[in-house]
Amino acid sequence: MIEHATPLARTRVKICGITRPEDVDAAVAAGADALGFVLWPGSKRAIDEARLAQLAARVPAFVTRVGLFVDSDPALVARCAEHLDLVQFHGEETAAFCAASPRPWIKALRMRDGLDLVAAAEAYHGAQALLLDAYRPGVPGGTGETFDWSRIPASLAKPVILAGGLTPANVAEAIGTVRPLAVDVSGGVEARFGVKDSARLRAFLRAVRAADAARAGD
Ligand SMILES: O=C(O)c1ccccc1NCC(=O)[C@H](O)[C@H](O)COP(=O)(O)O
Repeated sequence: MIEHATPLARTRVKICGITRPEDVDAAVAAGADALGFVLWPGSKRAIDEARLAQLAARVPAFVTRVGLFVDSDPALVARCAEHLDLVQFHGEETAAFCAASPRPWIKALRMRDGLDLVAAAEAYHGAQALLLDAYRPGVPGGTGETFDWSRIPASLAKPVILAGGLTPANVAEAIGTVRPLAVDVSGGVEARFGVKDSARLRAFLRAVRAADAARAGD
């Protein structure tokens, strides 16, 4: 369980892999704090710049628009940044590369064997948070797989966004075990790749709120 300098009022929720206007609306209506747009063309959830502009314009104030990149050309990041509040680097980007981001940024780390999270948190000291995701060789993200949450140290220099295989059924346990700043989900709230399911979105948000309520009663 992570120690936070400031007690968290509630767990933030990021819904990733949004590709359709109706899914922007459904995620916002369900109570999402952040929406993720995949700008890496290799993903089955990828959108292009024109689509990003269209979707980002639908997002109301106080919901964070996150653009996800995998070892992308900085020129693409810069063009997309006009429509984004936060950049998510989900590849093998160095700390120096991330530091040149045109927007505040988070770094995704895939939990491969031997990853030293304490060292990574120091290396990526400019990050707003670390997004911890499952590791599957050759697949940069969106695997739908969990990892061993007990590998996350209690004390880390950066807030944690927990990702990887979260669903309405397991997110409460994940929050109780890790107590992250935020949880991130893609496949667990989908009907199929890139198409969110509004009932699953609502169920996911309900499960997060129930976990927060249980924690407040601790
Ligand atoms: O979602 C993708 O297709 C993707 C592709 C390449 C890099 C990252 C990708 N997704 C990143 C996310 O933030 C996902 O929400 C995260 O990997 C968790 O996905 P899931 O296990 O499906 O909930």
